Amino acid sequence: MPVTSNVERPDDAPEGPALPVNELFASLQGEGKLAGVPSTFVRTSGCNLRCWFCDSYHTSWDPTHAWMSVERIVEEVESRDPNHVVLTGGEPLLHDASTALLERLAERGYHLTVETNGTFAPDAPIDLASVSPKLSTSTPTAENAPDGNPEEWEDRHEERRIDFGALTTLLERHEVQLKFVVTGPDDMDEIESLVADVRERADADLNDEDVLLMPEGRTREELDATRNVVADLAAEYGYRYTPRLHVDLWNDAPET
Ligand SMILES: C[S@@+](CC[C@H](N)C(=O)[O-])C[C@H]1O[C@@H](n2cnc3c(N)ncnc32)[C@H](O)[C@@H]1O
Ligand SMILES: Nc1nc2[nH]cc(C(=O)O)c2c(=O)[nH]1
Ligand code: SF4
Ligand SMILES: [Mg+2]
Repeated sequence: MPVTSNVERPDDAPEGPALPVNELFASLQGEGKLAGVPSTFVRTSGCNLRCWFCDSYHTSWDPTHAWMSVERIVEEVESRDPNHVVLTGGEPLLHDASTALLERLAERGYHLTVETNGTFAPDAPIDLASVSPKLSTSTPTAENAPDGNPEEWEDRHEERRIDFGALTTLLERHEVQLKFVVTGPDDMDEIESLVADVRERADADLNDEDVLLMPEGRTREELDATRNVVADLAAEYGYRYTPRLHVDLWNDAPET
């Protein structure tokens, strides 16, 4: 496992490829161009970043999980109905075993979405790379970070959050949606400049309708403050708006 992970593999982890799994459940895809599609979610634990607003605190700031073999994860997926699978985290692509999992699921014909922060680009079968590059407004500070170690993580997060090599590789290899978490109008200059930089560096097209603006908010109440502002920005700039359907429907309940 890369040194960037904060989740060490214990001695009693299952034999062979295995992943630290925080939760595994069936729901509706709540975000992006496949919003509303029944999907099985596999959420790995461990992240190389520390967004202050992370809605999956127990995979990043305070990781909790049980190690599961890739084989067992496939069995759990097969025991549920959806033929779409969403691999998320934490940051799923920091684990080498995510590639093994994706290969096994691809052999069985599942549609595979990977939710990633775009700082890793392994050679893996991915039908939709749902890439959420992190803006400067995601960086943890002493004022906004949950407990943890904001001083240490502020610098690390800032150094790691944009990796143009990984972003362009993802775009060149896979169907991509770039899904920005937007806190308000001040984020737009940074989004425009990031999109322009990616377009300049990549040997693949990035259409405006594959650039998604998603309101920041872990709860319905928080989204009440951002939803309309971000929808108006999407209309103004010609990008796609994505709701957070699962938050609107089930608020911040686990396994939704
Ligand atoms: C928990 S992350 C896991 C995948 C990967 N680490 C990433 O950040 O893309 C899943 C998705 O939730 C988004 N997200 C996390 N916290 C959020 C928040 N407070 N408001 C809106 N989106 C959030 C991320 O940007 C990402 O698109
Ligand atoms: N319903 C639902 N849809 C989602 N799409 C991306 C999610 C994620 O956490 O990556 C997510 C999630 O946590 N729940
Ligand atoms: S990159 Fe994703 S999992 Fe990691 S802290 Fe940010 S939102 Fe959470
Ligand atoms: Mg989520």
